[in-house]
Amino acid sequence: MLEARQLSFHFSPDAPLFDSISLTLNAGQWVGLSGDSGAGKSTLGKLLAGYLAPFEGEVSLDGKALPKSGIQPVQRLPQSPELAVNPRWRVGKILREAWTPTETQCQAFGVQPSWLSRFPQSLSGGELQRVCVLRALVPKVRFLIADEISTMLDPITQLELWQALKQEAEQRQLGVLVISHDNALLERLCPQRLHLSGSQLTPW
Ligand SMILES: Nc1ncnc2c1ncn2[C@@H]1O[C@H](COP(=O)(O)OP(=O)(O)OP(=O)(O)O)[C@@H](O)[C@H]1O
Repeated sequence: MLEARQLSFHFSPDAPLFDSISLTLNAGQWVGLSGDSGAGKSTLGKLLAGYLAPFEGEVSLDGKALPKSGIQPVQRLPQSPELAVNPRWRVGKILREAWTPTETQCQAFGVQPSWLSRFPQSLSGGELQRVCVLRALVPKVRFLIADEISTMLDPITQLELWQALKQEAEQRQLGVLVISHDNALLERLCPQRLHLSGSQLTPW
């Protein structure tokens, strides 16, 4: 279980972003997170994945602090994949940075063999996003923080990406936090949904 307990966080002391918010994500559970622009959804995702530390409260995985090094069991998938890759590496090296997906997995995520010898700048944002999502599914991953990952995809590719991710998550009992402005998408994917507003997290 990934648990955030009574997190408080701010970038400026005059403007608290969260005030003692808590949330849990169980193995295999899909939770949707919505909220106005600037409410702090991405920041909460970064806290849950250990990219940022809360001022108060704690994030734990099965009762223990997140590991400080090595392959992270909570993987954050950001909206802009180009910021998450080494531009000097070819796509094949990027994809296989921590593990080697099977051909079937590449097909399921629509990752074409011809992309692997190219540099990431030559892929479209949506193509690179699919590479990055598959890259994150390392055998040790337990939870995914998917932060607006399908915004740049056309509707059919979006559907294919979520179907592939659903299948992997079901097989491996991954818990997934889906951050999105698209309420219809959240309703379709996530039986539980939370809304972040005014420093508080509420179910909707
Ligand atoms: N490193 C930073 N330094 C200062 N302020 C920051 C920093 N990162 C984010 N912020 C501010 O914190 C607030 C929350 O940002 P965050 O990206 O978490 O919001 P969000 O809900 O994900 O927004 P959006 O839906 O627009 O992506 C914003 O007002 C943002 O400007």
